[in-house]
Amino acid sequence: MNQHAPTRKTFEARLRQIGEDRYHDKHPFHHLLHSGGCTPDQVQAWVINRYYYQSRIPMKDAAFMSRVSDPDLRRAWRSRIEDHDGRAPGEGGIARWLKLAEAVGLDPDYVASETGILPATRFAVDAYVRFVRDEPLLSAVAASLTELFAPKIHKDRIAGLLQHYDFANTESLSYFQNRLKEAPQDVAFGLNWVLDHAVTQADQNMAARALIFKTDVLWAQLDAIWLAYVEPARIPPGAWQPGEGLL
Ligand SMILES: O=C(O)c1cc(C(=O)O)c2c(n1)C(=O)C(=O)c1cc(C(=O)O)[nH]c1-2
Repeated sequence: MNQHAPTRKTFEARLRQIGEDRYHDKHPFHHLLHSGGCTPDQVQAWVINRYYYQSRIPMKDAAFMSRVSDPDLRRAWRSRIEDHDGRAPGEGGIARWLKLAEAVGLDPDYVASETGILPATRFAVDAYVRFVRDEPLLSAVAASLTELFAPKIHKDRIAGLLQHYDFANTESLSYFQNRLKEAPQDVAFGLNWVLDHAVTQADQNMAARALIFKTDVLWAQLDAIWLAYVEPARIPPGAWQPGEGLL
């Protein structure tokens, strides 16, 4: 049997196809949000739940770095933590997300308290952090490659929110504007690293499976929001109720 892995180019195309087929830009909740169809409650539910994802990203990057023995790889990775945490209080992606929370009428302290996060959001996000902590480094880096597809959704989101919602302006959307600058350099590094290290067919399969897992993590979060707050609007016990945590 021929054990030669397909070329770099074919493998990259395989990874990109996973985004074409499964990235969460195709989820109906994003269509609703970006086209102005969300109620203020639904926007707030999204901001509250998505905060949990944002808050765990630097934790998963710290978990990743704790496993890396190569100083070059750690040096390349560490800016991801600073992108989210900033270098001082009030800076960085998490602070920018809380500005968005405020703009949509939520008390940022309430959002940061992580009260009312949907159980399925928690399960999905925690699974991502554990995956990055426990799986081979190649899988951990490959899972971050959904960011290959993020700039397009961030651009669509900025345009859609600006067009349809009063809360949207340069300040409230600064999180997404900043990601447009940060994500491309992270993902260019991550993609090259995966292409360099996925040498065998088995490696390539493992990396592709990791990327699929990550698309599932993202999709599951939006399914959770849809079921709780859109249709059938069945809010699980303990989860955020519209009207809670307002400014
Ligand atoms: O708005 C989005 O659709 C979106 C998606 C993703 C992603 O694809 O995982 C990330 C982000 N945003 C993001 O802002 C971000 O900082 C980020 C970090 C990571 C990661 O896996 O390390 N993904 C994402």
